[in-house]
Amino acid sequence: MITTLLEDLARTSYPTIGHFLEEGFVDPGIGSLMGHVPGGVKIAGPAVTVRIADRDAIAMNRALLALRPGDVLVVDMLGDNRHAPVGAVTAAAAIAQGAAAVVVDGVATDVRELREAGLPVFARGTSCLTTKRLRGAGSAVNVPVHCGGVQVNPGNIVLGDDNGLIVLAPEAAQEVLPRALASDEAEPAILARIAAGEPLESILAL
Ligand SMILES: O=C([O-])CC(=O)C(=O)O
Ligand SMILES: [Mg+2]
Repeated sequence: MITTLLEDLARTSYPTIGHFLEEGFVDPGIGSLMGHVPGGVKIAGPAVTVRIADRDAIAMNRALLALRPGDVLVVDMLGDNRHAPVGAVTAAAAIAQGAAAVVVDGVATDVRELREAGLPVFARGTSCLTTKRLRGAGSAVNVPVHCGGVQVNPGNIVLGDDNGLIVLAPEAAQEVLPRALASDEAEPAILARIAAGEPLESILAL
């Protein structure tokens, strides 16, 4: 059921979802770090969440152990945009668990290795300063977190591409899906009419 929903969502153009909803859109300061990828970056998966307090790298390790194939790891750094919790080693472990992507409300590191590894990582930027092998009292795995102004509950669906990220409850994703697919289906005809030189007055809503 969830697999079919994810596959169907991945067939939509994610910006089309933005025609229909106002909630769930992650701050555009968080974007793909993958650079130019042929065909672009596109991910869809259920969220595993981690809240990281006080530069705590141990919490990230616990979150990595909670990942199952297809999951998207969503990391809330509680506003810390200096310490990177994700880099070459973290990405390799996430890939070993079969993760679909990592999203950080914060920064990441080892950007060249991340690109080589091919796991889509979304973040606010990069840093050489990383988290440390210590425990933060406020860290927690699979709790509701905040990512780019959006509350993310474990199991919420995370959609991401080169345009940005959307987080939806499965029910909300299911509801918007037919409208997004229908809109995507209608768009080529509109583009063809514009390309054919038809007067815009007859095409655009005024
Ligand atoms: O240790 C960290 O905080 C991040 C890192 O460099 C890695 O995952 O390789
Ligand atoms: Mg590293």
